[in-house]
Amino acid sequence: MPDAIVIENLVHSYRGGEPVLRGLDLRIAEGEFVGLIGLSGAGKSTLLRCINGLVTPTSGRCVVLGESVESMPESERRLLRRRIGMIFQEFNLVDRLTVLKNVLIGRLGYLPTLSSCLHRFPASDVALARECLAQVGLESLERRRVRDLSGGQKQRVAVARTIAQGARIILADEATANLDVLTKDEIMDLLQELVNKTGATILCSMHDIALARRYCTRIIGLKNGAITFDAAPDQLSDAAVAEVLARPVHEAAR
Ligand SMILES: Nc1ncnc2c1ncn2[C@@H]1O[C@H](COP(=O)(O)OP(=O)(O)OP(=O)(O)O)[C@@H](O)[C@H]1O
Repeated sequence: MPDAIVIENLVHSYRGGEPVLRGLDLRIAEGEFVGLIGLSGAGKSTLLRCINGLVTPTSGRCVVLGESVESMPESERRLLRRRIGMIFQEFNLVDRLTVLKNVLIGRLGYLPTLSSCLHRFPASDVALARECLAQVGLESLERRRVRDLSGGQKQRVAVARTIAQGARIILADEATANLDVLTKDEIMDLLQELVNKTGATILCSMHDIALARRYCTRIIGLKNGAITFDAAPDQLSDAAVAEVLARPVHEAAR
């Protein structure tokens, strides 16, 4: 499979502080379902943000779908972001808008500027958004305002928006953290189905090791800004988990 994401010697420090990412090298092929595990503060969100160009790394580079993110102008980054779906722990939806409108937001990047500003979507986009809602089992709620949904339903809307967007890469940042055990499984099932159906690539930061073991085809452990584990889930022994999740020595001493 061709590479979806290539990361070369990626280093990032916020405002000249200690590096949060310390020279990461990583290749992720199209269609992989990768779980990114690590302690809080290990750098998982920062890595995801470098990949979609929201954070510009201090040095090194991210090549996403064949394009080098750091060297492209913001206008091109916006085009690239059309092909990168983001799913967040806090859902990142527009609460006052309806379910259907939130899914249509996934199409905004494809509209001419004026239509985009006015949220004027062609009928084909509306039909597509309805299909995406059906895929996540929410077709009966299209007129409901997002603020009136449960957490699991909100995350389904976020997945539907990503499908409507036609994302080739999905970056999920703790997407199941706020959900109960059954709902976590439902969201992971939807993501797995998406990978199987469309060949999309998923990179998913997560604290739930059991969930990562069950759904991911590959697990990457990040510790203090460096990759310390990278293998198939059946290689992730309890000892390997303990090693990835051990506090770095300088912090443990505090
Ligand atoms: N905008 C920012 N400005 C300054 N420091 C930041 C910023 N964002 C993150 N950091 C710091 O960078 C480090 C890595 O944070 P990051 O959010 O990438 O970790 P994480 O592994 O995603 O953690 P979590 O599992 O809690 O989400 C932390 O020490 C954090 O405080």
